[in-house]
Amino acid sequence: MPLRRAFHIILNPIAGARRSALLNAVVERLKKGGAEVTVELTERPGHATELARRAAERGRADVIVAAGGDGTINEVARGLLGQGVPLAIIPLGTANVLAIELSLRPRAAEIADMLLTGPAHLVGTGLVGGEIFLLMVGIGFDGVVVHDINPTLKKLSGKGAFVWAGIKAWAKGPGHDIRLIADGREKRAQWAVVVNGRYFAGPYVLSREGDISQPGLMLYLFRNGGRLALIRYLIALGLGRVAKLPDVEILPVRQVRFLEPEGLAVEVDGDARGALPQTVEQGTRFLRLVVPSGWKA
Ligand SMILES: Nc1ncnc2c1ncn2[C@@H]1O[C@H](COP(=O)(O)OP(=O)(O)OP(=O)(O)O)[C@@H](O)[C@H]1O
Repeated sequence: MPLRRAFHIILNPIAGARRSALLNAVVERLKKGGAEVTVELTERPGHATELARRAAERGRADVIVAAGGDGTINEVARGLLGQGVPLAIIPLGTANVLAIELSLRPRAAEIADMLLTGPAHLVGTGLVGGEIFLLMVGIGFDGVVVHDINPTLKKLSGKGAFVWAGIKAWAKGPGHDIRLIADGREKRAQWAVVVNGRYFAGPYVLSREGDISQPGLMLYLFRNGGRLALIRYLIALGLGRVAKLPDVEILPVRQVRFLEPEGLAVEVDGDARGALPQTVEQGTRFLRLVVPSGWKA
């Protein structure tokens, strides 16, 4: 069982719930356990990647910890790929999908135990536009929602900002006539999601067979673009029954080229990230991720 001593935490001070009490309680427990803890704050989007790379190169930490939401974790992971030091998380975001994948609850004792003694697993990654992702890439409805989030509303109401942006995207018409090539086969859909693990947008099971510890991406193609169809999709997602819907095509994929409509919004690991055209593919590199002891996907 590893016993880690030196922790370098990269903290996004504006992430979601800004649970500073949780962060402080985790740091306190680490220090009580005899660990040395340094905390560095991000100053802008993308900064966590630079900070993580530099911290890994300095070589003083046994683990680099991303404290924030899934977007911050994604940025830290990008800085650590190919470096020996593992990544761990303190989930402080709005949705915290990776924490849900790891069955990690927002409890200081659980998080501190994981950081001190949790094993480091190799986790498969995906690539989007040449950059890694850990959880999902959404094209169409969720991309539009994430791009439309009002930062002030997000600060005030967290998930409420997503609900409001979702209602607006639904009212405008959620269909997007997407044309894509999945492993050489041309397909069409109104909404598309590529998922690396099991969960989507929170504790909602999209891919029942999804396993973040194994390489492999699943493509979900939602074929109907109507408002009622979207409600049906979201209810099925809430119940973990998307796979039962006759108008959703699900296939394992190695590479998907999303071609049209040009300019359609893309979200990656819960953050706005550009627009179509975009290529999503199976990554060839693995990330060393600290997981709770006894965790099994
Ligand atoms: N100091 C900063 N100022 C402004 N933006 C930042 C800063 N540090 C990081 N960011 C950006 O904040 C965005 C949101 O962060 P993050 O995803 O961690 O939180 P969240 O959106 O609340 O959580 P979740 O993804 O779990 O919903 C990221 O895209 C990141 O690039």
